Amino acid sequence: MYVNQLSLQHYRNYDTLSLNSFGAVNLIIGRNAQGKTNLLEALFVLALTKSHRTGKDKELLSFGSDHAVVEAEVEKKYGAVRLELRLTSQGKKAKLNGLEQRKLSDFIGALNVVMFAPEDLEIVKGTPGVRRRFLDMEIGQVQPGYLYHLQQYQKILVQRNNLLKQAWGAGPELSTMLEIWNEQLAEHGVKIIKKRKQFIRKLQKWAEQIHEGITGGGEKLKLSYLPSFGEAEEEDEAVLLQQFMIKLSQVKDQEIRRGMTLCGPHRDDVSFYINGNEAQVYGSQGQQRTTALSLKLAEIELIHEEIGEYPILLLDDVLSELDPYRQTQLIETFQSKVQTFITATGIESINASRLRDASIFHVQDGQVQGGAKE
Ligand SMILES: Nc1ncnc2c1ncn2[C@@H]1O[C@H](COP(=O)(O)OP(=O)(O)OP(=O)(O)O)[C@@H](O)[C@H]1O
Repeated sequence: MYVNQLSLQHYRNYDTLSLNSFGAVNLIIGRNAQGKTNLLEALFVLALTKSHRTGKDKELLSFGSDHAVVEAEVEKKYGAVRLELRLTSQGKKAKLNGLEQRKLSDFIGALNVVMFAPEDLEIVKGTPGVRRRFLDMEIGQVQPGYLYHLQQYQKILVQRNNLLKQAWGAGPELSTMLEIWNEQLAEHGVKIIKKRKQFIRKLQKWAEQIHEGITGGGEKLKLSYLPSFGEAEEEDEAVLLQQFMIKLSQVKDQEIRRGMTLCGPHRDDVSFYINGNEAQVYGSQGQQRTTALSLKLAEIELIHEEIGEYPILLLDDVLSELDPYRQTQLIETFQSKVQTFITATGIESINASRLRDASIFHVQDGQVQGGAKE
């Protein structure tokens, strides 16, 4: 897919902006704090209806504004699609080709993006919550049904936790209530677990190959799903359901004591191994960064495999962090098949000579100039 045109209204430090001279590679150049990331973020928000760097939509509205609009025309295999997302402090509304979508999950996936930003290092280094968010965002993008189960699961989890908090010393009616919640929790929970395991299995195939390429064959990357019950390889829904119910009955007393749900996909994690050693514990900063990069590049191939089209790639401030060999590997990987948006503080910090058909945009204080091919 290919973004032909992008307009912003009252989005962060952009009052109004309309750009339409995008190329296959787009370099967004500017000093710090001028609005480069904001531009990539707007594309990310249009794809996923959420920012990659804040959970608070209000922060996306320009200071003093009560709404923001992001619009784009995206060329896809079967024709052009117009996307519009309107954000207000009360909520958001999405339109596809002028038609308002009843559910945001019907809108997510019209534009697919893969973003690689400095904070992605946290996927390897950070807490399990960061890795679960990574899985949820990426799976949700290609399988909107996943988001439905995730939302239902989260709602049930809150209610079940509330019940557990009041449960200490309660009578037999508690067990009946808990059993009802258990069934609902497990019903949606196993769908999430199954999709995550499938995603990890498919991502592994691409990530291993890409990581080997980036490291000149020196490193073997392995991904492993760490479930809070059962075997990592088990993907059969009926088996997972049974295991989940058994685990819930095993931890019941402990859950009542602690007032929280102790097993399920909200407690799962993923581990990354380089040549058999856990990257989070033993990996150098460079190895962890390369692992995150391999995962992101693998995602590009996975999305292509799932939907038959390449997503757009957003590289925020990361090219200059890579050594020239890794930069070249990265550029060669996306060049000619993936439309790419790259931010940098200066053109000299990136290996621009490797880039073909690049459009250059200069950003200063929420104003954008350029778009000429160089
Ligand atoms: N809601 C908002 N309304 C208006 N301006 C905002 C809002 N949120 C952030 N900004 C402004 O946007 C600018 C930061 O933009 P951005 O994060 O895109 O920087 P950048 O050009 O990517 O810089 P760097 O190279 O440092 O990463 C800051 O000047 C900040 O004050």
